[in-house]
Amino acid sequence: MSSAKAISAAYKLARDAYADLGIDTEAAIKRALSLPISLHCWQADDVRGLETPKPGLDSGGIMATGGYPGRARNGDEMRADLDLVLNLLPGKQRLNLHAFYAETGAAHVDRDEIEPEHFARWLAWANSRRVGLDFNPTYFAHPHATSGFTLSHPDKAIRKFWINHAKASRRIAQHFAKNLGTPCVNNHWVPDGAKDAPADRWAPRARLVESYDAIFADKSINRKLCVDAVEGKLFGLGSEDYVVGSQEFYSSYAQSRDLVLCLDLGHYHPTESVADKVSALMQFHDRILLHTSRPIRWDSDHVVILDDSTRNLFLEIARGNAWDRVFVALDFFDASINRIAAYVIGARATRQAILLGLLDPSQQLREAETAGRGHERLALMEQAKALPWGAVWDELCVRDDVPARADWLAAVARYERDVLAKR
Ligand SMILES: C[C@H](O)[C@H](O)[C@@H](O)C(=O)CO
Ligand SMILES: [Mn+2]
Repeated sequence: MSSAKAISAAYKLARDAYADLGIDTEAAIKRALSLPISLHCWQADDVRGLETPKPGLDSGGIMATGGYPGRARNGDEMRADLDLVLNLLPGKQRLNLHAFYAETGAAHVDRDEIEPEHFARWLAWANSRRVGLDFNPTYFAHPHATSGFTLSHPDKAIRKFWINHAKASRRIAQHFAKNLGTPCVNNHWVPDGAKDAPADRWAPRARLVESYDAIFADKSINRKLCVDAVEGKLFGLGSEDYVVGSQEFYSSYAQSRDLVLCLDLGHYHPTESVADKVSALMQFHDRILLHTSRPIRWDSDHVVILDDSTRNLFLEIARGNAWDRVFVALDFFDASINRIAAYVIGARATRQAILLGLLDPSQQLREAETAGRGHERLALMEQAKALPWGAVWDELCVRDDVPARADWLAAVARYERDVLAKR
């Protein structure tokens, strides 16, 4: 166990080291704790959903791999797991629900008919834990998604089904926002695309625009309560050649319709830098939603770690002082390791990257660059990596009354023995 005394002593040294560079660690800790991170509910059950009957994930788009024991099998188990996760994380969290986590009991309620009442148990849980809710229509794992097309489907009736699902999702998001007193980000991602070169890349994109326009035309939705976001990608499982909702599609669509654009760290070519995109896109987009994820060779949704792409992403947010213009959400699903630990590792790494952004000596770097001292800029950037940020992080954990360092592992081991192993 790490002693609070040792952490405090190390923090004082770190605080002084940062102060020498004009960085206020107290302010950084405060801000890093206050930025909400939306925890994705789907890590708890390997993206299976709670519908009656269970849909399975065979319609393409995404997939969790691995068979580690202890997967949550129902809403109560998911919420119990999330309770432990919340206890082990510093800072403010939200919960990000997908529509197919509706709890409808024995009744089958199709996606176009879901209502706020089907999420009553999630809402009660969020209320009692004082966490905000975010939402996502689920356009995958459904018989109407097996062809690889949903909102851009050539069949009008199938498009209509998904349009109605999206409209229902917006009503539910608005209901959450009203009840919890905090806006609900409702993120739209469709798996639409083709495995191999389609003859017509135009018509599905035209249909996707038409479908979204029908969805967002619903004037009963207050856009301040239901904050719609749209998420593109370069390729997916079963859409290796053609993704209808590509980056260019959604960037233009979001900007022209005043929606939030979602950037997922796993959705680009491995050599593309999402961090670099931020300052370009945010010249035109007011707000963006960031999905932290970790692609290994492809969109593999590995657990987020403090790697260069996560660090650089939040460095860019810091350097552009864009903290008030971003929503942060996790998006990974690894079924090969303890799922509670997966949450804790990924959420902590994301918040560590936020803290690192806040501890960046941005001003000195800019001054050196402006003065033409490129060598000094580079040297300071390198030096910043060696600053004692870990001591600031430990202090942040102590202040928020959660285990510092890897001390949380003991609670995960206990829960695995007492709860997960019995599932
Ligand atoms: C389950 C999520 O909606 C999904 O992961 C989406 O955000 C995505 O990134 C799909 O590749
Ligand atoms: Mn995503």
